[in-house]
Amino acid sequence: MRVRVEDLTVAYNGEPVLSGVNLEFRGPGLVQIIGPNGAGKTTFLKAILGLIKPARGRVFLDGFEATGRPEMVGRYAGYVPQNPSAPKLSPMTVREFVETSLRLRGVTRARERAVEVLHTLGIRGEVLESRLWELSMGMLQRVFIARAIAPDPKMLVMDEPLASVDPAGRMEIARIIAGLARERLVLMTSHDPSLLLGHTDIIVVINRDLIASGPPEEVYREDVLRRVYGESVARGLVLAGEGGAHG
Ligand SMILES: Nc1ncnc2c1ncn2[C@@H]1O[C@H](COP(=O)(O)OP(=O)(O)OP(=O)(O)O)[C@@H](O)[C@H]1O
Repeated sequence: MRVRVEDLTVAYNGEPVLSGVNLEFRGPGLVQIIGPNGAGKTTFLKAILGLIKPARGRVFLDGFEATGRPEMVGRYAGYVPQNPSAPKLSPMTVREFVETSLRLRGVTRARERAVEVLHTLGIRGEVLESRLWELSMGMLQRVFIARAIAPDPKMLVMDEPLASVDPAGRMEIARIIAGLARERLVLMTSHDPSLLLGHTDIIVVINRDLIASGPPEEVYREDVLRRVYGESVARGLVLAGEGGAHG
């Protein structure tokens, strides 16, 4: 799987949020996109997913133009949005949630496939028939990952999958992400890349512009991170990374 972004420029109400970003990723592997609040990380993911039409520039998936074409991107990518939440009154069970999304895609044996993919993420037994609103944030995040990978996409795009999850849940989700990235291209945003640093192929640092991109050993360094986070935060991130890189 290959993603190529050329001169990507996105503006909201005429105000540029991303300017002239050029990048290329190849999967399988894990790409972590980092940058401070408001840097444009979510915007970048949404532009790749065709959910935002850029003011300028193009997105190619395996050589095919996908700019602003979510229906085409849907064939390549599964998406886990930031802070997935269960609609408060949704009567759907975990199994139905994944199954329904497969049925909408015309997948046959949707029920069996839903149960199978939920099993691979450690969700089985009674939890399959729990209502979405009964789940912890960590479990809900896993269910959304299951829904995203159920059609077996070549690419998985996740917006801050480790946020809002307690430390034990975060370790579990990090382990799942590392496994998924062995088989497909995984793009994720993060405020704390340390937990998955040892499994990360490419770190992208953005702050409205592309600041740096490359393997962690080239990019996840104090001199690079200082340019967007300031000195003390950059040092803290690198130290945390040294702790997490072997995890
Ligand atoms: N639909 C929108 N309309 C107008 N402005 C928007 C819209 N979506 C995002 N923005 C603005 O664009 C900028 C980048 O937002 P974005 O959500 O991409 O950043 P981010 O790096 O993901 O931030 P965070 O780390 O806080 O999630 C922010 O200033 C945000 O307020």
